[in-house]
Amino acid sequence: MTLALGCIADDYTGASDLANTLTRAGLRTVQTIGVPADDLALPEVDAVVVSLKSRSIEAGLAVSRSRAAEKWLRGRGAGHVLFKICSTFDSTDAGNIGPVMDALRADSGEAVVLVTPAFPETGRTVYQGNLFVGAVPLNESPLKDHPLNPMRDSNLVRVLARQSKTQVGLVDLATVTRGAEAVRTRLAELSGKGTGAAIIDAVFDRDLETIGLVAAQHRLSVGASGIGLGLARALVSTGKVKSAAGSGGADAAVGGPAACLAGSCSQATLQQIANAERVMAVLHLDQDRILTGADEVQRAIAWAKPRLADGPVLIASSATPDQVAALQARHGRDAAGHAIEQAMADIAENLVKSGVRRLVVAGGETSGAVVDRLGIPGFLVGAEIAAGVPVLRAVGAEAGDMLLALKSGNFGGPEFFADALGLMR
Ligand SMILES: Nc1ncnc2c1ncn2[C@@H]1O[C@H](COP(=O)(O)OP(=O)(O)OP(=O)(O)O)[C@@H](O)[C@H]1O
Ligand SMILES: O=C(O)[C@@H](O)C(=O)CO
Repeated sequence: MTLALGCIADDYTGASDLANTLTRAGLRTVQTIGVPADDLALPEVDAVVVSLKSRSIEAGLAVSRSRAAEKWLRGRGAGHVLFKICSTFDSTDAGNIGPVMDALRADSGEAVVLVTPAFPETGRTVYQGNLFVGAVPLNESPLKDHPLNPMRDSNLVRVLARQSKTQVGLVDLATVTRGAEAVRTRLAELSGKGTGAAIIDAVFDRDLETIGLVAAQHRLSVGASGIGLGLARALVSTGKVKSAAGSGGADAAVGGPAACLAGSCSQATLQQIANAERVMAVLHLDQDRILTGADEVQRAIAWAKPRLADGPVLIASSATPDQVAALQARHGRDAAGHAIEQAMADIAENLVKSGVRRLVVAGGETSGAVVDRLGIPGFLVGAEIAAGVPVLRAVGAEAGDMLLALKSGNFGGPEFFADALGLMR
């Protein structure tokens, strides 16, 4: 297998978002959980997305895991590696985008790294280095209240400069609009001044196509699904990859009971849970009971099991920003997040033992905890449920044939849970 594109994603939902984008753009793509073991049977593919759970861990660990993934991908022929980050640039001043970018840049000998989280299909655009989420700047969007990494500055040149050892520059929209050659000239100018990374504006998919043509001639880029789209289209349009169509039956029916788990506290997920109440049984977990060791997991399993035969169930820990802040004040941010993630993983494990084979999970960290617990080594990409969220077929899972959907917190329409289960038969 010689890869046309290697990708390292800093969380599992982000990885499936990217795998979905690459598949839709014609690349045969597989998503692996961590660096694949040598005995994992992978089909012949154009792109591998290695999913890490490195967005919110200590920067040094994020660097070493990303480096190991890069080494594996380069070893399979990947001339270009995309480090997939969140389209809302989720990170703190301690990292992990800057430190990982610096390390991969050093490894790949890249003079100047192209960076853009733009993903216009989901309303993420970058103009003059400022990230917009829909109509508002990042720092006015719901991301300002994220439980793990509140985003309070929309200027990504500043944000990345606080995390990285290199100088960060800007390639503005006017330059991108003038085309690939103008972008190359600007990058050469920046690198001549010793600038090692450039935030690139992108508002429309056509901007990402221009960026993709330039990026494909570099060894490393950093961004969300939008730059993945640009790279994939460049690989197809320059004939480096022969476009493949369809999901290859990755979403064929598995049957059996279905369940949804929500650990995301995003505004979008809160609305989706409220709407799901109309069409499925919903249990809201008591977070204080989880934190104080009371048997909240057993209560959830006892609630779910008798209902599974009658239709899907949804179990949610999600809460409003005020409730999240209050819980974090009582127990600490990391302790609260970790305990709830582990409770979700316990619940998932028990549900699968009870026969659940169709599982929808909302939230990147939550999905990471669940997928790790289920011991799933990789996924094939099926139908698209919503922008950035495909149906996934587990490969090599201990529980056998399973369909999952891993939803990034902010993604999906108002009826996401019903939409997902409608495609997961
Ligand atoms: N009620 C709650 N109070 C505090 N923290 C919570 C609560 N419910 C869930 N959490 C924690 O909040 C975090 C949510 O992160 P997660 O990545 O799962 O969702 P997200 O950030 O919305 O999704 P994404 O990363 O895909 O955008 C997790 O660590 C989760 O355990
Ligand atoms: O890019 C995005 O917004 C998503 O794929 C994601 O990474 C959210 O966790």
